[in-house]
Amino acid sequence: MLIRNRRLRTGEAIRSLVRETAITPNDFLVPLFVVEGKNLKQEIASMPNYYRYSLDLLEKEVKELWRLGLKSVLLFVKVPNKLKDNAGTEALNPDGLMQRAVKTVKNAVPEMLVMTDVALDPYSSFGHDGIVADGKILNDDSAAVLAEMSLSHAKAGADFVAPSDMMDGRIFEMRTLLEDEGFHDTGIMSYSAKFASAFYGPFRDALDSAPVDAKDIPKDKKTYQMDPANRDEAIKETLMDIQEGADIVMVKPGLCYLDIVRDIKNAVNVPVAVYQVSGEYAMIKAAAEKGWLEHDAVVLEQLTAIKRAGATLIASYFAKDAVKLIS
Ligand SMILES: NCc1[nH]cc(CCC(=O)O)c1CC(=O)O
Ligand SMILES: [Mg+2]
Repeated sequence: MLIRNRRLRTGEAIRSLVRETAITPNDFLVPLFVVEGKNLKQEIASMPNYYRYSLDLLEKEVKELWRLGLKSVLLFVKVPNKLKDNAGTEALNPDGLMQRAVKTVKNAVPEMLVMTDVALDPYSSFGHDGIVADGKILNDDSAAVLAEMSLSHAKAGADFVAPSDMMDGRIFEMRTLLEDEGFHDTGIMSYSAKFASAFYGPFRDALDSAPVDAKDIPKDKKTYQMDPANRDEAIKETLMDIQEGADIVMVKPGLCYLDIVRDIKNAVNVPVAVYQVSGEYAMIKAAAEKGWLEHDAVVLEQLTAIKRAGATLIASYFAKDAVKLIS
């Protein structure tokens, strides 16, 4: 035998020298859930050890993230029911929770890169990412509101807006409005290949944002989010968003879609983000709680696999755990 592959695996020194992929704090976007109130740190039932923060505690949390070397947050807000409607009215409030959260983070850690979620679902009385009429989600009217929402976030100081809604043409609408209003440096991270996944459940618990069960309200998001069966379409969606002005594109969820991550990575020349979503987090937590999987090892293995597949950036609820484990 001339070739023995195991020579390069004989000890940790040689293994680390030939290792092809390493995760670092620079890889992560940290999703953060924000809630109205004071001194609140509410654990999300289906996401053990993950929390919603009121603005005062959000400030402490982002300072800690920065100390750990994490440089970007992705903000989501939980909107009180009484502020929800079918038009995204509260989403455009210059003094809304998202707009105040952006300012809070920027005040606490000015260098922290702030990305904001742009979609109507947390603000929607029907739990949809756009405006609902006659049993349908209106595309163009929704895209117009989402563009206004992006502008509002940019005015509040967001560095990037992150549209997660999957309406057609919304990147063009947003980029055009941001340019017209002088926000040339505000970036767009598009959730370009976002699938109609069953792995978003815990997130919808966190924000109380699931589609409502009512007459003439679509029960799922399959008319705008992608069919999990489709690969060519994911590339088409992504290339279109780049043409419309997206600076960063995204594949979501992570683990079940790593073939698509690799195909997109090979097809584009912009950074590719991957979102390891709430259901992926919950599965690991649940199995670890039962003693069926080794938590830390599984976390690092999955994040490494996501990066190996082609992710430039990873949005992950494990970001903090991961940087502690690798430091
Ligand atoms: N626009 C909504 C949005 N933005 C991010 C997520 C999911 C994130 C996660 O599950 O971690 C969702 C849920 C959905 O589309 O219903
Ligand atoms: Mg699209």
